[in-house]
Amino acid sequence: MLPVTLRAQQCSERRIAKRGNVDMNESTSNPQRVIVMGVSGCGKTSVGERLAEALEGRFIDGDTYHSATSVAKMSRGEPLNDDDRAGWLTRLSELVREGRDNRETVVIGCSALKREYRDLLRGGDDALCFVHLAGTREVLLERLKARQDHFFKGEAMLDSQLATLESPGTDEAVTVNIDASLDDVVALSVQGVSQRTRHAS
Ligand SMILES: Nc1ncnc2c1ncn2[C@@H]1O[C@H](COP(=O)(O)OP(=O)(O)OP(=O)(O)O)[C@@H](O)[C@H]1O
Ligand SMILES: O=C(O)[C@H](O)[C@@H](O)[C@H](O)[C@H](O)CO
Repeated sequence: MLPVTLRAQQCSERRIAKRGNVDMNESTSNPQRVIVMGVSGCGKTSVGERLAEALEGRFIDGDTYHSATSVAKMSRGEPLNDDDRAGWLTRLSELVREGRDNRETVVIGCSALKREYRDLLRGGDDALCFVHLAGTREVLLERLKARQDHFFKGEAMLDSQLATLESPGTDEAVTVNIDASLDDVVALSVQGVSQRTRHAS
């Protein structure tokens, strides 16, 4: 049996294998809260799940916290507005806070389109790290069209989200271009989060 301190140290070392052509040998020793953000179809769920795995944390799909009214609205192809998103963002910021208080690594997929939404989420943890998955309308539409069985409907909703999006600058987020393989997008996200965490500490 290893001494407790040594076991704890080993647990906190996150060794990540090389994936695609990006070296993922990053190690992060502190639990952290991460939001994977961007418009519909950018890959929040696909990338978020893999990022959480790489950081040895838990993934939460923010979409599962929308109210039934919001889901029904989106199913009819109607975009959400600030009022529709307010309660949802508050709930997600509570999950961020719980993760911080429990010293847990939590990765949440959430569109977080406006700065004021991100401010609300940061209320749960001022060290909250955002990874913005950014892509052209063309790539996004291609991905949405290829996807089945999802409540998101139509180009109009994508256009509304693109119009609403206030792209975060480097002060707020790590931005990763989604026009690459999933492996590479995940690897760049891991690298971005690790670098940001190192700079913040
Ligand atoms: N880098 C990638 N290369 C190819 N396909 C991808 C990539 N990333 C995601 N996809 C695919 O694109 C589609 C959209 O991804 P995903 O559902 O993860 O997006 P999302 O941001 O969670 O969407 P939403 O906000 O609408 O729930 C999925 O079918 C997914 O498999
Ligand atoms: O802020 C929003 O308008 C919503 O979060 C959307 O991004 C949905 O979750 C997504 O469109 C589902 O596909």
